[in-house]
Amino acid sequence: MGLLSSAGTGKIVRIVGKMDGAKYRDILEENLLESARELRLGRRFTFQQDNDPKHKAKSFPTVFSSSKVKHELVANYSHLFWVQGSRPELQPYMLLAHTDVVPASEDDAWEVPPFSGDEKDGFIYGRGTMDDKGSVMGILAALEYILMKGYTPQRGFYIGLGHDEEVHGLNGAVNIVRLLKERGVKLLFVLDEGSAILDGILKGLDGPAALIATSEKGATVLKLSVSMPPSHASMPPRETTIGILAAAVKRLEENPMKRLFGLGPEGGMFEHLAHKFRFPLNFVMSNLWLFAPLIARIMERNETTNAFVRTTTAVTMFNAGVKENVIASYAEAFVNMRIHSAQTLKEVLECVESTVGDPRVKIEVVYGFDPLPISPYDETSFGFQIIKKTVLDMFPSMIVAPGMCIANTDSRHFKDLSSSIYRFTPAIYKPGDAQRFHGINERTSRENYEGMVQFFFRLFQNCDIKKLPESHTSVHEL
Ligand SMILES: CCCCCCCC/C=C\CCCCCCCC(=O)N[C@@H](CCCCN)C(=O)O
Ligand SMILES: [Zn+2]
Ligand SMILES: [Zn+2]
Repeated sequence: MGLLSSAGTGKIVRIVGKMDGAKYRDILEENLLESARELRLGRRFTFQQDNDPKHKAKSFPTVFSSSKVKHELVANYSHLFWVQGSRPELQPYMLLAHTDVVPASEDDAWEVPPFSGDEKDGFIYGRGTMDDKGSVMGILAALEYILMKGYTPQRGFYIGLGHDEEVHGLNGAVNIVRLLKERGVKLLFVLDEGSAILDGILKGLDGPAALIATSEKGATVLKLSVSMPPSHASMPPRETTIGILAAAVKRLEENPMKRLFGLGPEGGMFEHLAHKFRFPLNFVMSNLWLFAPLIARIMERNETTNAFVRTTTAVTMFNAGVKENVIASYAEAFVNMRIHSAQTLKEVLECVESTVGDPRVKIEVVYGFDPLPISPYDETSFGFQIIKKTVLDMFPSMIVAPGMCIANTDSRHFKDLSSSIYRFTPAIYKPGDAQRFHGINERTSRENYEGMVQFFFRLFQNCDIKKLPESHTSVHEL
């Protein structure tokens, strides 16, 4: 059975229905297969070669040879594509993804080696398959098809593929933004990774829900340190640098930041989803003004849903000591916090200082930024409605709601270029999948990867309307 044996059935046929039937189905299948092979050949994507422009040029020959596409390398490794539209009066939009990945160790308990790109039981395994090679390949494959088909987009669009998103995007995304600013570009909307279709992750919700994140949390990394003169382990002081610092981080863990559930974009998210929850949760979710504190207490029991409730606190590094019989003169810990939309960096710092409550513990901000603005999602918001329509084209009965990205994305650097920034990929995630991000056994199903290509292929075409129709209902009927 071929990798994309479903390509001959309903799913693919639906998208090629607008093309030339069987002929294009063959092309699509062939190219999906090729792209899936590329994704499976994880080594080529997950190592530096991925940043070799020749590699992408070979995989997507039409993209790289089309007169409609201008490609440039930014900061040596990031890619900026401009796909010219036939109607220059239409404001362009931008798609983002990134080619870099977090490390993965062969020593961890991966079911298949993390850089093998091996396929098992319908899933392609490998570091980057979820975060964020699926988007990279989905966007480029969809562009390849649409160009092969001879389709000229009416609305021009940019594609930005960063190479350093996992370390803040300071070379990739930041320089892409600089270039676009220099060129006077303003974007109708921006679409990046950061949220998805959740199926069974939100307990009590019947069926999957596509959550288009309209904002992302702020973040800070704090360095906590304690210093004292070193001494002999046989005459220990009553408290050591390690003990003092351990107690401080323990206080932070035992005193989570306050519950803010309902006060950020997650409020709108749950109100939109309310009618899909089973009784009595549907009633509870419809009345967040009254029940938010109760829901927060339930959601905080699970680490994924807890992230929607508050600013989170993660002690990620602890370094101290040089020798087992020397009292350590210095101990340091790093605390990674993700700031809820209803809080500011300043408020978080004040709270940490008060919880640590020990002047011997020095607190330094390694970096920090406030939560991102909330992008519009009403019926007149072009980007949100077009993304929603594209999801509904693929999954007609899907519930689509605004959501919140609990991590950070390159899109945060684009806030001066657009007030409509969305984070969403059409991958369907189930219980257990959240732990695969930056974790072990990162994988994408064949269906998710196929869906990614379909989604962007449809999105390019859906963006070609000049403006939204008057009523939201009719957007889906376009
Ligand atoms: C963090 C994953 C949480 C999974 C929650 C499952 C529900 C949402 C479903 C899918 C969307 C997940 C999108 C994850 C995007 C992750 C982006 C990322 O890793 N960003 C980094 C940037 C690092 C910048 C330097 N510190 C991050 O936030 O750490
Ligand atoms: Zn990512
Ligand atoms: Zn990541």
